[in-house]
Amino acid sequence: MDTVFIEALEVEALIGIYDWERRIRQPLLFDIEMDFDNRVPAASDDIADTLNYKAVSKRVIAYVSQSEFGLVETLAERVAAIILDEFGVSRVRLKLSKPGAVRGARAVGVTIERTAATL
Ligand SMILES: Nc1nc2c(c(=O)[nH]1)N=C([C@H](O)[C@@H](O)CO)CN2
Repeated sequence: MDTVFIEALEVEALIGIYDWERRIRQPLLFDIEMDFDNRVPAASDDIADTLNYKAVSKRVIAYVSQSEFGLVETLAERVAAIILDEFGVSRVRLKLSKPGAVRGARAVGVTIERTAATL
């Protein structure tokens, strides 16, 4: 299956379980890979036939910037659900990195893979 991807999308959010984290905003990085058949837009050369990575990026930025979760797991799950539900994606792989959260580590975080429910 082809994919459309978004690499290292940086968004600031209120996130974390500690008191000090509830008073600041921290940078988060999203790597997102979405299954999509790219042969259709390749044949038409029409943006309307694409899974538009700019539209997905703008939606993720809007959602994440106003979110206030404690865990990166919760935020990753909600963002994956938005991509599946609102953009008609059948499968999404998402890595959410929290840079600088742990001394000595470049980043920590989670990766998840979710598929759309089939009727
Ligand atoms: N699996 C997780 N572990 C931790 C999380 C998390 O969201 N998921 N969060 C924290 C703290 O908020 C940390 O990022 C602050 O340094 C600790 N462990």
